[in-house]
Amino acid sequence: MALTQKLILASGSPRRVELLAQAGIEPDRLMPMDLDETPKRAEHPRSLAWRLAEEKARAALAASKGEPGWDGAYIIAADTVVSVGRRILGKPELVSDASSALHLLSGRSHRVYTGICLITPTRAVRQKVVDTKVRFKRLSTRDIESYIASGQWRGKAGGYGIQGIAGSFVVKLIGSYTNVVGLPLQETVNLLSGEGYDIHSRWTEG
Ligand SMILES: Cc1cn([C@H]2C[C@H](O)[C@@H](COP(=O)(O)OP(=O)(O)OP(=O)(O)O)O2)c(=O)[nH]c1=O
Repeated sequence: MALTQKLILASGSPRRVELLAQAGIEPDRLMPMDLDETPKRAEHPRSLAWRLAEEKARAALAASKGEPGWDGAYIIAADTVVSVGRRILGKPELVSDASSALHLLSGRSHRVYTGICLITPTRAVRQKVVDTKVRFKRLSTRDIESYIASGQWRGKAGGYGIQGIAGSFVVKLIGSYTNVVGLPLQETVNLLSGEGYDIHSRWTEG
């Protein structure tokens, strides 16, 4: 009975699929939502993560509306934002932007905010933002150049992926590690369970 519940992950991020799989959850459908992720003027990083997660989830709701079999599905979306103070780093596309981001992160602390938004089968909207404080060691010019050459910064907020080489830059991390990778697992599982999604039946052997 419980496993007739359907879950839509409104994301195109392979990291989010892997993180959910780690928690024993396999979405029934992936719906990447292509939105304008430009921050509003003076928008706080926390507000941006909150807003974009909600926009992604609502866009998936609108896109799946009326489709047979998907009307009562759970919909989950997330957005990860990296900031140094109030400065939002974005997802660099150019080498020059990735290099500036890494120079900025070098030898200091920054914050990673991930907004999660869950739309329930009754269409209630549940949201939260989780933040993690991360401190990088001082990066040498060689560190930055070689990291840029690895390509691991592409498509990632703040121009780095903690799950790869950049994990070796981390001096200190306070909060959720999975939040930095793109989806805070404890909070996501809590949100889903709290809304009646049967997590435990998915934790089977094999
Ligand atoms: C900081 C950091 C970010 N990231 C990734 C997670 C997210 O995929 C990305 C942040 O961009 P997002 O806009 O949150 O997500 P996305 O565009 O990749 O995917 P979608 O909107 O379809 O869900 O950065 C890492 O993989 N590792 C890290 O250490």
